[in-house]
Amino acid sequence: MHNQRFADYYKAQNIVPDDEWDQLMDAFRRPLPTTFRITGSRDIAHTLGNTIQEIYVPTLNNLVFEGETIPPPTNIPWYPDDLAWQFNVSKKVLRRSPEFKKFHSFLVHETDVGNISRQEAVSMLPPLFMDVQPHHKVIDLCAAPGSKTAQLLEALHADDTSTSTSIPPGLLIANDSDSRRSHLLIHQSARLPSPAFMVTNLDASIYPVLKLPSCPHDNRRAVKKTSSQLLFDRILCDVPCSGDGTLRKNLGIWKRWQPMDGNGLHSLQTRILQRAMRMLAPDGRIVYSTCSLNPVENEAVVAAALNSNLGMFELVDVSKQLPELIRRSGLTTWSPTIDRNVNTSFGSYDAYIRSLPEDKRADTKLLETHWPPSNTEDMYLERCMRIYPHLQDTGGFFVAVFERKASHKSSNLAHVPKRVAEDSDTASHAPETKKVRLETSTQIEVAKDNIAISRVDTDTMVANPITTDGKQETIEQSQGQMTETAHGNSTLADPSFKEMPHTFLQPNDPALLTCINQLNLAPSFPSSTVLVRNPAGEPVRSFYLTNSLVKSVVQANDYTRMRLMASGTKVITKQEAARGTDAQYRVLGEGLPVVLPYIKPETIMHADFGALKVLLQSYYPLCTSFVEPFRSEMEARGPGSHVARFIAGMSSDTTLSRDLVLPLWKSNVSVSLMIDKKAKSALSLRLFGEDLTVAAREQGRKKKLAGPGAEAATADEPRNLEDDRDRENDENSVDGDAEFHE
Ligand SMILES: C[S@@+](CC[C@H](N)C(=O)[O-])C[C@H]1O[C@@H](n2cnc3c(N)ncnc32)[C@H](O)[C@@H]1O
Repeated sequence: MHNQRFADYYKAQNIVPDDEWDQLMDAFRRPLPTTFRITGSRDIAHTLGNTIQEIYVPTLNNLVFEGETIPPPTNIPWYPDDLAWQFNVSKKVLRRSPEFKKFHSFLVHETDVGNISRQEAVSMLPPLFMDVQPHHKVIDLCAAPGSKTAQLLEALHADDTSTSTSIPPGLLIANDSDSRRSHLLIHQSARLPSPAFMVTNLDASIYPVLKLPSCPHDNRRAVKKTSSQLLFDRILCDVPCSGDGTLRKNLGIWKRWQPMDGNGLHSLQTRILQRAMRMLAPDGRIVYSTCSLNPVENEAVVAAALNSNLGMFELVDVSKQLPELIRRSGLTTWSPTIDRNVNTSFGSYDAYIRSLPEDKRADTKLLETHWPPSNTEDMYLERCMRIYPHLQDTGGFFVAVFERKASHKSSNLAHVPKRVAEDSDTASHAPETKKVRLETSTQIEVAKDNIAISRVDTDTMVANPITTDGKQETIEQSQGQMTETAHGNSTLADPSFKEMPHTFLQPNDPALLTCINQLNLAPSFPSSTVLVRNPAGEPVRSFYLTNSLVKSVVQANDYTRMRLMASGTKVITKQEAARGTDAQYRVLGEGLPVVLPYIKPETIMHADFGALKVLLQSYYPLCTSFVEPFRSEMEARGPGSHVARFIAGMSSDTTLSRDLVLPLWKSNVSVSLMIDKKAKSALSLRLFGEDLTVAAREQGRKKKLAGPGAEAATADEPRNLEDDRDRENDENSVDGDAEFHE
């Protein structure tokens, strides 16, 4: 494992002192520990953390395997509340040690149901520096496959309890320019269903201005008739990068790495960060991160973005945050290479340009911003964080945190003199002005559709929140447009976008009223924020729930221009009934925590562990299989959707530390637990120490029939972690967070 160019390039950058170089390279050659994070609301997370600490760690402590002492899993010291873990054992140990096999099986099942996320330790860092609160408007600009999005969503949902999801007042937009990967975001987020969540599929460097009605809930005519730009309190730019910080697990990088990789990404990275700066609320915060060591993708991007908004933003000193995290300061000088041979001899862009024949100068792909600017000392680049593998046995990573300077915080930039905006846009340091112009023209295009553009000049469009004074657009007109948008505008901004529109139902929609009645939902159920996914707004099958802010954003913006893939979370579905009988609505398993606070308490049945065991052990147990009083209660209920609360406590074979609320479906004589197979297995394993489910028994039977050779293919067997890594390399982000198994 050696790449001479890598060594030459990074030695030239002085990323570590000479006497640390060998330690750095040795660390890069060692396998990366397996790391994971306990997800979900604090309550569940702590229960699971205790299970690991009190049940698994003692069995893995002082483990000797083939004469060697195996280290047990340990907490990642800097991660808050002991919710992140790491262990470093070989495949052989994982396969053959019964104790580790059991631990791995537990991890696989909990990952399947979303309680655990396998994530590289360093990849957990950026969200921790964002300090997201439930009321924040947050955007994750390069979000797929979504491990950091999940952390942001958890922070937005800090008020959730173990059984019910809060409806935070803020929102999180997860965006990715790759549509296949955007679908991953929807899939991932199903693990933490949120009415405050949206997914878009856009190029972050030209992310359009999103409009927000100033008074979304007030329809009075007298209310000020304005609309404003949606500005974000927190923005994550976890940009595409060369990914050489992931060398420890993406072993192919050793062979393919070449020094120009980062040069080619610098411009896109800078434009994404610049775009984020334009979208930031006055008191907001941006976190910029890469899993690359290359200063051209890191400090050079930070410097270029600061210079293109001269004097408006500053790097935040976060050295006191996460005190146990060992980090190095950002570089204040670096030497870009001009070719594959690691020629870093040009001290400045000017010197490089002068070295080229005159007729070749226009062809160069290198920009002035690849080099350190002359004003680096004013930027405090040392406030950026560099994480190296030898410091605490992780991958390599880079994080920078930005806020507006105090002098630019108090207003919404409306007071920024126009001259400053012009200067900053045309600053000599700005990379690729052609692309910046593209950004501007896109925004104007958005504005043309949304507001009267004639009186908005390009500078204010870019730098300021959009406002109209009502003379040119009345609130009724604006709402007219919203309704049209919500019901599938015939003049779509991007007709090539094939996703279904997001159409809000009227609270008195007959189907919605039937559903509320059938499910016995309280009057407080937020029926005004229920949407369906079809152009006509027909309540055909599934109901999604959003919060009011998401509703405002959906209604105020053309969904095709936003390339809006998802908004809110699916909570209820219609179960077609036999001819002549009414369709039945049922709460989805993943939607139950969201709907639970609105289900009238008297509707919820109380049940015990015995009933739960029966429900896990067969698909459709007869009502007569249960003991009293659950049996009579179940028999007395009509067919359809029901909810059972399994009360915390102890039985002879298990302990439930917190109440568990689960959806049931009753047909005439039998009952079924309405959660998927994987969730059932995880629950069974967590509660009863073994997988009692039908699926597991069937799998066991098949395994027996197939003979001993088939063993390795069963779901409960520890997978080959090498295979996991291969998959990560192929499918996931360059910083490669992944499942424990496929
Ligand atoms: C480093 S990965 C992000 C990893 C992600 N934040 C996570 O933690 O799971 C970079 C992502 O940026 C996306 N991307 C690339 N160019 C983009 C662009 N111009 N706009 C938005 N996303 C982009 C890629 O598809 C990729 O998913």
